[in-house]
Amino acid sequence: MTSTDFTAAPSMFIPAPVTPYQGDIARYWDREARPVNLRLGDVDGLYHHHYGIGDVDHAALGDVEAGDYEKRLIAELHRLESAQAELLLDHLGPIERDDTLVDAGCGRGGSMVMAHQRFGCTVEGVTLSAKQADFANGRARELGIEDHVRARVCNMLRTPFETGQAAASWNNESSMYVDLHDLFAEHSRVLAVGGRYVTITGCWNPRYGQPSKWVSQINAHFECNIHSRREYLRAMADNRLVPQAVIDLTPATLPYWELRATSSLVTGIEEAFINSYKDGSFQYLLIAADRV
Ligand SMILES: C[S@@+](CC[C@H](N)C(=O)[O-])C[C@H]1O[C@@H](n2cnc3c(N)ncnc32)[C@H](O)[C@@H]1O
Ligand SMILES: CC(C)=CCC/C(C)=C/COP(=O)(O)OP(=O)(O)O
Ligand SMILES: [Mg+2]
Repeated sequence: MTSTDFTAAPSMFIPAPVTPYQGDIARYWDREARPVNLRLGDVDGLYHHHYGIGDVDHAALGDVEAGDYEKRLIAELHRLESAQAELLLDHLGPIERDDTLVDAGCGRGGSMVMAHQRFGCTVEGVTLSAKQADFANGRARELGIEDHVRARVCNMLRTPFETGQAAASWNNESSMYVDLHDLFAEHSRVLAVGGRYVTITGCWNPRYGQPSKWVSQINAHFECNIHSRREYLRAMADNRLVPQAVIDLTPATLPYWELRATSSLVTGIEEAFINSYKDGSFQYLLIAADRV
């Protein structure tokens, strides 16, 4: 497969971003075309904007001197990123074919496609970026699943979904762009009572004291605002979301970063992730919560 340009396909509707900051974020993702994302997505057509988890398969990687090593390295990084999305889906609970799931901050839609392929259900995604929404909808059309997988240009804090419509919803590395109280209020509204919310996110560790210089560097790199672990738990408690699992994925994501740091696709942010995970100032966390 090759990277596909879906700019010809119009997104469903394009409302103006609500704040100047959201306008910046929309532009950021409209312009994003990093090889570390597109070349990994080209491996099997699942395009992710999140990081990987799990041990590196050194047998699959093979000899560094081999001619096809770079290709194998890209496939391995992509496998680890898809494993991350599989873990998120594992925590959604039992999902039926006639259920609707909401992907808040859906990027190019890789997780949405995986969710539909696993559960056969409808998946509604929102992103601020028209380019991303068009890309995700183009992929859904290519796969013939456009009647079940749809991305819209929309603010995740004010979605068009009906109250109680979703059996489950998630944020996969997209909650660092919004106020958590506003975010969880919207998930809580959209989720059915008994529904499941899952996030995988990077958060700063209150035990470190304040965001470290590495965390500040990650914020500047992505124009985001990483929250603390405490802030997640408080904002959930304030919005009828009761955590059922809190999993520290930091040890599981380090092999991905250490492998990525050796590749030709480095972006310059690898050192900040590795150092902040190692000095304990930053954690990669999965939180699964029930809407009560
Ligand atoms: C790092 S990407 C993650 C994409 C996707 N969840 C994945 O795992 O591939 C962050 C995403 O959050 C979206 N985003 C940030 N702020 C948003 C907002 N207020 N409303 C909707 N989407 C937002 C961006 O447009 C982008 O698609
Ligand atoms: C865990 C944290 C703090 C994530 C910040 C949000 C973010 C930009 C995720 C990865 O996107 P990407 O896949 O586009 O980034 P990259 O180009 O670095 O792979
Ligand atoms: Mg990436």
